[in-house]
Amino acid sequence: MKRSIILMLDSFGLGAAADADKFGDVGSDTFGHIAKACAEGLADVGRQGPLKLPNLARLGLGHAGFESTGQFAAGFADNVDVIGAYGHAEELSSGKDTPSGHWEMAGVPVLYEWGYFSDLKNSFPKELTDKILARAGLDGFLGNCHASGTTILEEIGLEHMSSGKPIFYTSADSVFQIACHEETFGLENLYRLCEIAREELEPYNIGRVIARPFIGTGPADFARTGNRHDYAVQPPAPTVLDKLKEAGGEVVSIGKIADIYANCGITQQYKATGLEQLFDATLEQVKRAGDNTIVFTNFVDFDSHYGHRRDIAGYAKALEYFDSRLPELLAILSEDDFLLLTADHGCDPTWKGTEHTREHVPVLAYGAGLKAGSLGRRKSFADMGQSIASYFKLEPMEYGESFIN
Ligand SMILES: O=P(O)(O)O[C@H]1O[C@H](CO)[C@@H](O)[C@H]1O
Ligand SMILES: [Mn+2]
Ligand SMILES: [Mn+2]
Repeated sequence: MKRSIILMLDSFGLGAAADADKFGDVGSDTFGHIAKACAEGLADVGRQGPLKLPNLARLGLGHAGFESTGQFAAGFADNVDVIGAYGHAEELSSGKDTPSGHWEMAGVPVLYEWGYFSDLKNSFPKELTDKILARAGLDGFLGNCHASGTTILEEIGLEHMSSGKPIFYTSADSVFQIACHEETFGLENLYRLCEIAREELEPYNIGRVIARPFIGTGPADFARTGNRHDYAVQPPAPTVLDKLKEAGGEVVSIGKIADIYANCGITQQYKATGLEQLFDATLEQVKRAGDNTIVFTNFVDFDSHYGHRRDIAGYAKALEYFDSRLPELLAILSEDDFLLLTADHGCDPTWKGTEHTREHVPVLAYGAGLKAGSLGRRKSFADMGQSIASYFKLEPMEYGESFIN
C-alpha cells in the first residue's frame, strides 16, 4: 500500500539561504535562533529551558540543521540514533511566500515575479480600491498600508466596528488582506468582499487575497478566528497533487492546504483550527487512508501565531507540543508509507520586523524504503515533489531530483 503523509510546518526554516541577501535575511535561522534563545533561558514563558524535540531529532532535524548552517542548534548534537533520511532544501522560487513554498515542494517552483504592493503607506492604487468598494456597495475602507495583522486590529479595529469600513492591508508578501469583525461586518459579507477583490486583482498578479475575520469588543480582547480563508491563484502548472488525483489517487487536505493550492489536485478536505486539532485530524485521516493517497497537513500556527508575532517562547512551546504528538503518528504508519516533514519558508521569531525569512527548509523523510542518513543540500524544494512522483510511480515532474528510487 502506498500512502504519503506530508506535514508542513509552516515557516519552520533551518538557516539563511545563499540568496538571503536579496531579502535582507542574511543570518536568519528560525530553528537555530529558537534553540539558542531556549538554551539561554530567554524562552521560559509557558515552557522551560532548552528546546526539547526528541522525536524530530530522531528523524534527523538536528543533523539537517547542522548541514544547513555548519553548526548544531543549541541542545542538538550528533549523539542521536537517527532513524530518518534528513536533508535541507534551497528555494528556486523568486519569493519567500506560502504559495511559492508549497507549490515548489509539490514540484512547481514559481519562477516569475509576483506583483507586490510595495509602498508602506497608501499601498493600494485608488483605481483598484474604488472598483472593489463600488462592487461591494461600500463607501470607504481603512488601513491602506503594510501592517502586522494583530497590531492593525489594536489600532483601528474599533474604528472599523463603528464605521463599517473594511480594513485593507498588505505585507512584503504578494497579498491583499481584508480584516473585518465577524459579527458587526459579518463573515459572509467578508468572504463576498474577498471574492470581489480576488476578481479585481487579476491584472495585478497578486498571489493571495486573505479574509482575516476577528471577534471581540476592543483592543484588549480582539482575536482573529479560525475562519481565515485564503483565495490563492492557481499554481502555474500541475503539481504532484494534480498528477496523483489524475491517476485516480486521493489527495486529502487538512487545514489550509486546499486554499493554498486553490483546490487544484485536492479530492477531500478537512478544516481544523490549532495544532492539536490539526494533528488529531491528521491521525484520523491517516487511519482511514487507503492505497494511493496523500494526506497533507499545513500547521499554520507556527507561522501565524508565533513566527509573525515574533513570539519565541510560543514558537518553542508549539514545536515541543508538535514533537510530543509524533510518536502517535509513527505508531500507525506501515513500512511502505512515505512520511515527509518540511516547511515552506522561514519566519525567524528573533528577526527584525514581522515578515518571513529566506531560509533553507528541512526535508525529513521516513519510510518508503529510505535508509537513515543524509540527503544533503537539495537544490530545490521540488526534490520532494519529484520524490513523491517517483514513490507513486507517476510521470516525472519537470523540476526536482528524486531521493527515492
Ligand atoms: O500579520 P498577518 O496578518 O498575520 O499577516 C501575515 O500573514 C500573511 C500570509 O501568511 C503574510 O503575508 C503576513 O502578512
Ligand atoms: Mn507559510
Ligand atoms: Mn506567513
